[in-house]
Amino acid sequence: METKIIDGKAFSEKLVETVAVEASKIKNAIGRPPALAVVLVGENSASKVYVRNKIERTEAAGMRSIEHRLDADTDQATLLALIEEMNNDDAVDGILVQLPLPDQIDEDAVINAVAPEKDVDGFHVVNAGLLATGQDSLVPCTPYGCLLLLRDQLGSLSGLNAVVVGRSNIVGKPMAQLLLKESCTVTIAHSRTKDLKEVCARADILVAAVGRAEMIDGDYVKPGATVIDVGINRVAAPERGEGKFRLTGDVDYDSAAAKAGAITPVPGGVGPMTIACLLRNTAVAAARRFNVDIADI
Ligand SMILES: Nc1nc(=O)c2c([nH]1)NC[C@@H]1CN(c3ccc(C(=O)N[C@@H](CCC(=O)O)C(=O)O)cc3)C=[N+]21
Repeated sequence: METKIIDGKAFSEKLVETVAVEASKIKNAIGRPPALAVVLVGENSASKVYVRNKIERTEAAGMRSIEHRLDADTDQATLLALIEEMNNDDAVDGILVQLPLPDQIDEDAVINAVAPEKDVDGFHVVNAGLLATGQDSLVPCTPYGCLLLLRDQLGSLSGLNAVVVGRSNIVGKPMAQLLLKESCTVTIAHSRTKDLKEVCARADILVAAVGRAEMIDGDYVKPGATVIDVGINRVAAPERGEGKFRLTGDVDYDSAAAKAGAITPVPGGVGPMTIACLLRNTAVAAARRFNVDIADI
């Protein structure tokens, strides 16, 4: 059987178009487009790609993009003061503080300082709790993007065995909550899981979010399974020349694709969906704050 390569880039472009339609409804209702603020503390190469793509896409969706760049040695009080200012600024609908933060800053304190209704990452304890109890919340972008791809690929997910490898607050845990809500039988596996290969090889849906380049190979994949690769790792690519890098996932693509029914590539899979869902969340946050009726997106 032919393996379907799930085109997250194409799907994300359609989603951004849908978001743009809703963003223009919001603009008509409140007199300005939805606005998304991103805070960067220090520089790292992964964030550069992310922020560049985010700015481009936000504008493509007809929304306003705001960037705050702070020095790597910024103290926590300064960052919290900026967040407070944006919480109180009616012209800001979504706030994203890029992670990881430098060591002098307590990440949980920062995440929980963002007003939950502007928390477009969905990381605030209130949004995590709302998701876990099945109430309306802002849902973390990467897991939501994965869910949209899975629904598009499989239709109903009800009753399927889903294994999420990785237990982070950013991906693993919210991904498991979303799959549970779809009536999957969900296992959260991680680096200490006994017989990880066998556990994974029972999965109809396998989500890899371990943060280890190409760890999940074909031996972990049940024939015909749908494999979602959340990893984005930069690895050396000497075949491209000295000092060159390439992006690769947590899945060993060739061996996994040989067994999977469908699989997301890296790049061009989950990554672009994350950004599209960030825009989606910004539109949803703006609509909820100002009571504008928009379509379910
Ligand atoms: N608070 C917070 N929220 C985040 O969502 C967050 C974060 N911090 N810190 C950094 C990571 C990283 N991240 C990416 C999202 C999309 C691509 C993406 O679009 N990748 C393209 C590759 C693009 C290219 O190579 O040009 C792809 O996979 O096809 C990459 C990385 C979000 N993050």
